[in-house]
Amino acid sequence: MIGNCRGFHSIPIIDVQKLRDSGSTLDERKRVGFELDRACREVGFFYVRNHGICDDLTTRVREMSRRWFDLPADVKAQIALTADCKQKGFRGYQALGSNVTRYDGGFQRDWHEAIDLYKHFDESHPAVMAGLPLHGPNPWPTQIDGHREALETYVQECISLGADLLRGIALGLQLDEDFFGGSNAGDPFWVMRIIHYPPLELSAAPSGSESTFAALMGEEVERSVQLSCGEHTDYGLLTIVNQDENVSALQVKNSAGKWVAADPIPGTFVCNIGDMFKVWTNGLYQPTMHRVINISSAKRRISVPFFYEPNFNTRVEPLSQLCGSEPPRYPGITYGDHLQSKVFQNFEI
Ligand SMILES: N=C(N)NCCCC[C@H](N)C(=O)O
Ligand SMILES: O=C(O)CCC(=O)C(=O)O
Ligand SMILES: [Fe+2]
Repeated sequence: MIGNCRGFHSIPIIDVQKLRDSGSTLDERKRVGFELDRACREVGFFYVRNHGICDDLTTRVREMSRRWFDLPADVKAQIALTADCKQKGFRGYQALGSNVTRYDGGFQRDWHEAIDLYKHFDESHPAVMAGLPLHGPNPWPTQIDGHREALETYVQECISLGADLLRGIALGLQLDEDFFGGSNAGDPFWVMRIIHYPPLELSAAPSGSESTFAALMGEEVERSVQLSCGEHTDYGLLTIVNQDENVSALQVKNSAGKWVAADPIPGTFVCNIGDMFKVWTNGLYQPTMHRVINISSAKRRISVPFFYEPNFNTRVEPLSQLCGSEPPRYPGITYGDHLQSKVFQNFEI
């Protein structure tokens, strides 16, 4: 079952209506699961259509966030991630260049500003009182009327969509339909990033932006070239990306090292699988490298990825039914530990 064919050149679009419709039959859901399984094995990315989240909410979340990023720096700084972020659960606003992507020994500053939110815990929650890493209250943005409410509604919608997509993926893997419920990911330690990518200035370009763009679509990018978000895989289970409809910026790497654009398709979300799938499926599903480069237009870009993750304490181990006769290829890991090892490296502030 291993031996993924990942020389993809496009990203499949999957109609997930039968996963959302409470009147669907198991066979109908299995058919969607079969398509999701193929996309996860061959690409690691897919678009979902007929996903059931109202376009009006999806758009409102981006538009209100765009207005929030237009606020003066000192207002945005009211919810800034500061040097004590480790104690405060790494939630809040990060200015341009404070989020970094690491690569063998070095790091590069990502050219975006963002608000990071996670599953919310009140100050009085026992996990917060006990000082558990990454647990804490969210500093919700409140300056734009209705923004917080829209974000909170959107989180609930994404949790519901994510849970249904994971039921389909479980069927595609021939697991129990509820495998990703309960103590595995039934209480997801979700993350939401609200991101503003200003257009990159290619002043360092050797000869005009057209040739630089062509070079950037090739295999290697010079470290000196500023990226909107450096190449990475996502840390958890399933990412659901709500992106602006008029900017091309998200790119996905295939096995030949070529970048495939994950351009916006109205009415859909781009979804991708994270590191935990690699472990649970013993490598059958590999998280796909991706990055963001906003240079193809002079426009700025808003995107709001929602990360549906396992429970914080979930122990993730290769499933024996997916190992076959092979020994496990990956050691077991606790999701919260993996998340910490990543997030603690993400900031230079
Ligand atoms: N919670 C998640 N998955 N966040 C993904 C952020 C990716 C960007 C980060 N600079 C990095 O290098 O990973
Ligand atoms: O903005 C995007 O399209 C994706 C951002 C991303 O990959 C991430 O935040 O993990
Ligand atoms: Fe990502």
